[in-house]
Amino acid sequence: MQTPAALSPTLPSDVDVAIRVRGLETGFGAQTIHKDLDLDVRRGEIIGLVGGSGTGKSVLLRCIIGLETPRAGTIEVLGRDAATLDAVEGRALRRRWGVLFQEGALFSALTVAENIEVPMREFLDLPLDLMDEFAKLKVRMVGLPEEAACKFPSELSGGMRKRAALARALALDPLVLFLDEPTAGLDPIAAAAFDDLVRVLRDTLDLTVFLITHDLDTLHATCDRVAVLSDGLVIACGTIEALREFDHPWVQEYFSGPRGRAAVRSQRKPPAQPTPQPSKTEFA
Ligand SMILES: Nc1ncnc2c1ncn2[C@@H]1O[C@H](COP(=O)(O)OP(=O)(O)OP(=O)(O)O)[C@@H](O)[C@H]1O
Repeated sequence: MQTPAALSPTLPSDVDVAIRVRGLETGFGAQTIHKDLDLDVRRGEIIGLVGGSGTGKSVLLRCIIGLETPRAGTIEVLGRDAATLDAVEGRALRRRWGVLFQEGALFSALTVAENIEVPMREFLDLPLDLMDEFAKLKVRMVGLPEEAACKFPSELSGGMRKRAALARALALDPLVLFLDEPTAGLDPIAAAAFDDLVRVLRDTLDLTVFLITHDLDTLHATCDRVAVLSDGLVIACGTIEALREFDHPWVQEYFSGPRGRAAVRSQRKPPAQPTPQPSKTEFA
């Protein structure tokens, strides 16, 4: 099927990209997951990655952040290909992104502040009291009360845990934020509040956000463009409006089926409590 130019997964060479994937091939044993996959993510955009279950969304994310080794192809993040970097350069690059994994994955034996300090301990050499101060700033930044810093994950609601995990992903002031199913398991109000927070953070901190989700409301509420993964590659990437015009069975079913139409109709309302607007200087 021919992809229209407006839905090409690659962008013109003069566009400032944060992530560039070319000719990616991945697999496990006899199973091929991606084959000749290309994708560009513009600096400063929120891009959503969708696709049927098992199409390889998480594997793609894991390749981009270096947790899986591709069989072929190149991946550049912020203009650097981690595969060509030495250990010191690779570490410097890894510092520039934050990741919120599917399950949130906070350490249950650590408080929220201690969780946020884990990447600080790994990458920065800071005195403890300064790390505590930074951790509190991150807690406030994601709209949690400062008291949440000394709580354990089990003492928080699901929505608060997601925010705490987001605070940890932001610990090192990343340029790129990877979110894997960030609203999974949240009620619609908490999910809408989280969507709102992601947009506010992107706008405030000039982040590039790479977001995997099955949540159509999240796609509508947050994403500038959406990339569709099918048959091992990105078959289309563009605005939801443009994708709705794309004559592909899965894309049509996804965006123009009953749930897709409902998401358009019900565009989630912002939360009753406004999300705190973090200032850039607060996190400088
Ligand atoms: N470490 C691994 N070893 C072997 N197979 C794997 C591994 N990780 C993922 N896979 C396989 O790769 C395929 C893609 O998995 P992935 O988790 O990326 O799918 P997904 O699109 O994120 O799915 P979902 O939407 O259900 O989360 C699946 O068939 C999965 O079983």
